[in-house]
Amino acid sequence: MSIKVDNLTKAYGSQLAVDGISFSLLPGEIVGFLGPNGAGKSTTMKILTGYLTPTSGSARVADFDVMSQSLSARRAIGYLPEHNPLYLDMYVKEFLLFSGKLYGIKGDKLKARVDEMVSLCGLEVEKKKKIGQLSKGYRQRVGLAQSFLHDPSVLILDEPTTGLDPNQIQEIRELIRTAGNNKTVLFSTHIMQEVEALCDRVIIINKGKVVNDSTLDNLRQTGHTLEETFRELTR
Ligand SMILES: Nc1ncnc2c1ncn2[C@@H]1O[C@H](COP(=O)(O)OP(=O)(O)OP(=O)(O)O)[C@@H](O)[C@H]1O
Repeated sequence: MSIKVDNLTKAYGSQLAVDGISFSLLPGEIVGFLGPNGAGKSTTMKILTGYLTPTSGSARVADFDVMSQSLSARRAIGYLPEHNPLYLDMYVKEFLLFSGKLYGIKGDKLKARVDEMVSLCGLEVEKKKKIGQLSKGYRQRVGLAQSFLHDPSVLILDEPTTGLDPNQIQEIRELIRTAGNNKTVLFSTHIMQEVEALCDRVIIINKGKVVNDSTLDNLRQTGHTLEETFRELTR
């Protein structure tokens, strides 16, 4: 399994944000992670990527336990957090070179990898700008380039297309499809068409619990659209 979550819970004080969820992703699967605002998607992703510790339960990424083998798990993960925090005063290439060094990539290999990511993510024309001067869509590309740099086997992308115009959404989607080829991808979104365009499978959570985990083919056979299913299960 590329991702395996077992009976995971996370409490913030008395609030159970994640309430005993279990799911797994096979290598190469692209899975949409849906749920209404506050359902627990980001919290789950933060646990998978080692930013938060769970209250109970376990999670494994690339067969590494995210708690006891955190470093190995994190090496296998490319993570785009919600709101995509970046160093706005850094130049695009400077930031990617800096990020690559943090991943332990060095010398000519680092330069080649950064150039490859600049090209893959369509950053060629903007690469000499400061990140703070970029549009939201281009900042998103920088965040994605950073998450792909160390060639991780698992991508965890928290709302990668939120706030982008329709053209940018299409381009970022294409990028996820290209870069996600042969990778396991778990991404959250509120855009149903995005899931239909990109995913093999969808996991819907509501109030911290998994309320649906099925392939899109199976969902279609129910005769309901994804949106209808979502609304029915998350009311
Ligand atoms: N640091 C925190 N302290 C206290 N409560 C938190 C914290 N982070 C998240 N929560 C709460 O946990 C619940 C789940 O939040 P989370 O961000 O995981 O939801 P989400 O599904 O990602 O939502 P959205 O779609 O709005 O991004 C929410 O009620 C939220 O207010």
